[in-house]
Amino acid sequence: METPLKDSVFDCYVDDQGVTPWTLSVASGYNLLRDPHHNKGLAFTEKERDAHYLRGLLPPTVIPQDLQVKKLLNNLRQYQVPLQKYMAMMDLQESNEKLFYKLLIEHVEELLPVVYTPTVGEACQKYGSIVKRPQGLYISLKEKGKILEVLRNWPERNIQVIVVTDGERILGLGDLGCQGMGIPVGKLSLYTALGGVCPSACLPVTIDVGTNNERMLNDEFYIGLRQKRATGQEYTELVHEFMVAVKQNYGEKILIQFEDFANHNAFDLLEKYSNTHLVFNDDIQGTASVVLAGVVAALKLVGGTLADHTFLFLGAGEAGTGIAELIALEISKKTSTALEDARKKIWLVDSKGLIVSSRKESLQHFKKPWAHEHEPIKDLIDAVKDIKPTVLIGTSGVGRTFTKDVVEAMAAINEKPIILALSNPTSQSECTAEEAYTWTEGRAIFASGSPFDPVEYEGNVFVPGQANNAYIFPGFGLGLIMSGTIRVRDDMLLAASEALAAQVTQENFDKGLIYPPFTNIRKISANIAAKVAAKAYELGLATRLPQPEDLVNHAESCMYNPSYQNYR
Ligand SMILES: NC(=O)C1=CN([C@@H]2O[C@H](COP(=O)(O)OP(=O)(O)OC[C@H]3O[C@@H](n4cnc5c(N)ncnc54)[C@H](OP(=O)(O)O)[C@@H]3O)[C@@H](O)[C@H]2O)C=CC1
Ligand SMILES: CC(=O)C(=O)O
Ligand SMILES: [Mg+2]
Repeated sequence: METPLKDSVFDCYVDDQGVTPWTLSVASGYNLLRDPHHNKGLAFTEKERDAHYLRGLLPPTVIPQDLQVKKLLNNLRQYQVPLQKYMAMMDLQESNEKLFYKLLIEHVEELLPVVYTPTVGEACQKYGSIVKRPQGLYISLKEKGKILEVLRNWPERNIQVIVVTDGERILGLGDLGCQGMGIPVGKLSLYTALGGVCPSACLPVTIDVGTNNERMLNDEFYIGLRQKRATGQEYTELVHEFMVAVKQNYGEKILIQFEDFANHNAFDLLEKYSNTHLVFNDDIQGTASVVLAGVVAALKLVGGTLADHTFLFLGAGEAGTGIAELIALEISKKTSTALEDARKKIWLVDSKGLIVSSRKESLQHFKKPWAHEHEPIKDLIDAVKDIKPTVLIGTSGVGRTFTKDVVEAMAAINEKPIILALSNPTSQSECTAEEAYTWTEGRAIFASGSPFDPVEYEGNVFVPGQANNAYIFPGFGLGLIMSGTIRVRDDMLLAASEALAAQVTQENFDKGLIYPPFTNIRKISANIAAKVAAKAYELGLATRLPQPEDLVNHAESCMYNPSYQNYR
């Protein structure tokens, strides 16, 4: 066998001494085609092919970006398996960023379920097997003491938003450890596609402190630390080092979005850092804002004010108590009643039954405000019959928990029951759209966390909405970033919620929808961003001065444009 030459010109000859990896700083020729930020594939013009040493590296045809989009969409539609579509989209993101975003933006309704829930859930479960090139930044216990250096390894300097997870509660799929990375990657691609934040300003991060998921630990392709989760001081110190390093490296105005942490850490982290950092927990706060918007919009269909309604949640964790608290805050503001009184119209059921005062001592702190005076009730169906809610919200992470009995009981109590099955992905949805419409004889106002197709029932077509925080966080984040806001406040969540509810048109209502379609999401995000920024200026928390006169226009003008640029 031939021994590779020590000083070979061919990089593929590797010897034991190691080599220094280096690249050109100005991409041209072959490197340009492999640089995802600048690659245009067959769309490079004749002039660009001459100027950038591309002659011969591409076949002779030159095609416009629109035709590339059409071709890719045709290709994607050939795949029967959603995960194949996901992998094709990730390949595209890694090879031609602008084309990825143009495709996603122009076909958002079709592709959101591919890059986001439900497919991203399956992608995380199989992440170790499917990912070809690592995306995002991995910070594990091995990096303790070196997190600032790790941040500096990231190639982009002007980071404005970080989505970080520790992988312990990935959608309703539980602890997926390091493979939770699919979530920050997916959320940040929505920051760009839906909210117009520049991709180079986005940093996905996974903090790996181990996993308690035996399946992951025994999977030979698992990519994370093979150990049980670190907890207590070891956990707190690593996260703290990360939080300090982030601010040191990127400054006061860096937005950190916590995503899919387990509730035993999520509430504490949010509280701990909300007065020192620009932090936001999407599962607690973004979800709250989107659900409040949907319920407020639904009032147009069912009548009454928010305070006239009675809410029952299945699931009293981050999403459930987060939503409950924002609804109570809105009721208290609108009716000038005390928050404690506003909370009395809201009930929550957890895995042990209805949350009532006799359970107070043993409840986690975030559940205590919801421990109202009432006899204990074990089952959801009995809680529905007793509490008689007008709005039923599923945030349990457990599929098929809105059984026929439960949905029929809602239909017996209400002319138009509002039923929101928020748990993701589709397998964990509390009920399907078809079940909701069929079991209520077409009377339900239904939305779900993951998308369902329209349902035909007795000759009528019902279009279910998607109650997902994806409506809020991209525009919310854009509003914070464009105004240089330094802290998040509840009033900003209320402003975002109001902005979203205001985007639901009569045409949407006529179809029974309580959310506008995602097709118009960039316009929706611009409106949300404007309202959030306006609130930040009003509260004196915005640092980008002077305040632009037309904030909607300003938001739109800040948005990332996925069309190719001409190269000199
Ligand atoms: N649509 C959207 O935009 C969003 C959807 N979600 C989804 O919501 C779900 C929950 O997320 P999150 O709140 O963060 O999770 P948490 O783990 O914080 O909360 C889950 C809650 O559900 C309760 N629960 C679990 N099993 C049952 C059961 N069989 N019956 C009754 N209650 C049960 C738990 O009870 P106990 O406390 O007793 O353990 C807990 O209170 C996930 O599927 C997630 O994907 C989350 C955020 C946004
Ligand atoms: C949508 C989302 O954030 C979740 O399911 O966790
Ligand atoms: Mg989440």
